[in-house]
Amino acid sequence: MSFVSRFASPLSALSPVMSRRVAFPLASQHRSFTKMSSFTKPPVRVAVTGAAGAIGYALIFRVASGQMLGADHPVILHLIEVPQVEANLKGVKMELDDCAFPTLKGVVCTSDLEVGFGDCEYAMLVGAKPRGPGMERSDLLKDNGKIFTGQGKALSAAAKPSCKVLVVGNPANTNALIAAHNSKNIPFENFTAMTRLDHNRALTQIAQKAKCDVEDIDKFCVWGNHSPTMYPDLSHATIKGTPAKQVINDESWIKNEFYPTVQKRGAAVIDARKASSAASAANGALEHIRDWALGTGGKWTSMGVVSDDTYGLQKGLIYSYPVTCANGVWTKVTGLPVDQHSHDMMQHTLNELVQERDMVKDML
Ligand SMILES: NC(=O)C1=CN([C@@H]2O[C@H](COP(=O)(O)OP(=O)(O)OC[C@H]3O[C@@H](n4cnc5c(N)ncnc54)[C@H](O)[C@@H]3O)[C@@H](O)[C@H]2O)C=CC1
Ligand SMILES: O=C([O-])CC(=O)C(=O)O
Repeated sequence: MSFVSRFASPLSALSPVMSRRVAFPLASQHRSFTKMSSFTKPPVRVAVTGAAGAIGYALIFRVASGQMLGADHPVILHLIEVPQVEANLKGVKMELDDCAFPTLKGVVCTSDLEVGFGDCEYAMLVGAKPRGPGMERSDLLKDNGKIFTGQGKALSAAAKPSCKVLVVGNPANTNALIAAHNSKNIPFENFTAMTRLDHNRALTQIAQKAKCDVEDIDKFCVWGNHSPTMYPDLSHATIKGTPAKQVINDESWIKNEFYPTVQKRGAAVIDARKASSAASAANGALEHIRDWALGTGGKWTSMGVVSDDTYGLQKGLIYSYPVTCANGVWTKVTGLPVDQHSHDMMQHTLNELVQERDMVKDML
């Protein structure tokens, strides 16, 4: 079952997949066509899985309002849920309608993956089981991993070949690896995992310790897995141009407070909130895609992207690196000096990703 409304595009603009599978309520198009006139850019299709879940609900209104791709860029949202929850999307769509966002040119609600990913230029793969207290994210691999084989295949069949994919569902890095392997028509480089939430968490910890603003911090990054083995690396970071370690001047804080606070922040939120991070995760997802699409202006951010053998790492995993983005392309920051401590931290998180990959070999 699928329902579609406020379509801005003429039917002829849709791929055969979309036009084959989706029924179009023509009467609902009138308002969208009227609104189209104020935009020069054509609407872009953005798919969000798990759209009725906690992160999905915190994310889609912001995407619809233009906070992700810009107030000048209209979007058509493709909301994807499991069949049992698909009916709830009707209520979500009603609320989206009730916001009257000028940038929102259509909403597709579906549990059919090929309809959901049809002609999409961005896919935000949020839908998956969250962990509960006492679990590690990798405990979710068995249940969640299989979601991403089907979603990889459906993306390959139905999305634009240039589709940019962000995996949020945990364990995000290895789920992104599974999706990338199952999606032959979309380049591996287009599959990314979210470590932006970890990056943002770290920025606030640093700013609070150094009594500076988050925007005073440059060249901070998170390496590796979105898990407690991640390496929040201060060794290249600066605060208003001065090395961050010099400003902080407290090695014990870095190792004994900063690292564990960032590495275990997800669990701390679960303990406090009795549910995993949702609004901050949605914010991280939005900023990940926003920066990938619109650029970082030379600033570093952290993204889980396909690994290579630089920095003594192994090829072919989804590993978080420092990146800059421009013209819709992410680029790893290369040539950084890596001291023994950083090397050990980077290898430790790499080893965990190798183990996770080995656990899902049959899905790759
Ligand atoms: N990478 C990161 O930094 C973070 C990742 N997460 C992860 O994000 C995921 C979602 O978290 P929440 O939204 O809080 O969970 P939630 O349980 O509130 O919502 C998940 C939604 O996904 C839907 N869903 C499940 N399987 C699906 C499928 N195959 N296709 C489409 N929809 C599907 C469910 O019906 C549900 O509505 C979890 O795996 C969580 O661990 C959460 C926070 C941060
Ligand atoms: O910890 C969790 O399970 C949710 C998550 O990934 C995070 O908040 O970083």
